[in-house]
Amino acid sequence: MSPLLNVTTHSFTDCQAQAAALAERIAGGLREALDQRGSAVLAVSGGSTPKALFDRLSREPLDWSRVHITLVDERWVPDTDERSNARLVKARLLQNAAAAAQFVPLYTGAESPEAGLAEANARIDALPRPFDAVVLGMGDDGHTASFFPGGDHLAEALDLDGQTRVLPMRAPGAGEPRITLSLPALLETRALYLLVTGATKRDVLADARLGLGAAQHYPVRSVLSQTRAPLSVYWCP
Ligand SMILES: O=C(O)[C@H](O)[C@@H](O)[C@H](O)[C@H](O)COP(=O)(O)O
Repeated sequence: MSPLLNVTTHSFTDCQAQAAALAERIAGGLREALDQRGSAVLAVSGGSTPKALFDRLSREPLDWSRVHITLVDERWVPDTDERSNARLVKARLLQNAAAAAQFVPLYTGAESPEAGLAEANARIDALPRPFDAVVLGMGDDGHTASFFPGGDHLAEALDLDGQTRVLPMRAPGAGEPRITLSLPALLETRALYLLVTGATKRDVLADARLGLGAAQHYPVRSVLSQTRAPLSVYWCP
């Protein structure tokens, strides 16, 4: 399949409908994994966009005790910090039925992502693969996961032949030091979703697809142009 033809877009008139549809689809994939393989792995992004999705997904009836939930990336802060993605997942996804899920955080308590890297890699390497669902977000600068423009490990993270599945990332637009799953690690999944909202991100995504001007350097292009995992884009106003 050629790049970009690997992308299906689902547009919704409101974001609650988007969250409900994606929650139902992810839950269906997790149930199938549990039926066929006895366990499932879901990797999610942080930020603000996934909150409505998490609220819906947390109520889906399935055997969450056999589901591993981990993060696509993390700000290198403890889960008591309001910037923590683990904090967001615990507050909004590990609730209701999904409270029984097995959460695998990326933050290890080490002084830096570089110091915690071996432990974080060990945690991710211990998970069944391929994952069953990966949920990405996107920033207005065209970053996804912690693939930020100008990131110190960006080239390594986007290397489809790279062997390291978790990498540190420091970048001008990233805020705190970050830790992120690499592109090949994120693409090793049965289902790949990109969740975006609003007109600005709609336009950023359109530019990224065209790859003209600055948009040719948007890191999200690496997800749009790959052919390893079919990508479903979910958009609402
Ligand atoms: O740690 C993070 O921030 C995320 O993993 C990141 O990749 C996020 O998906 C985008 O920055 C969009 O964030 P919003 O949903 O807040 O716009």
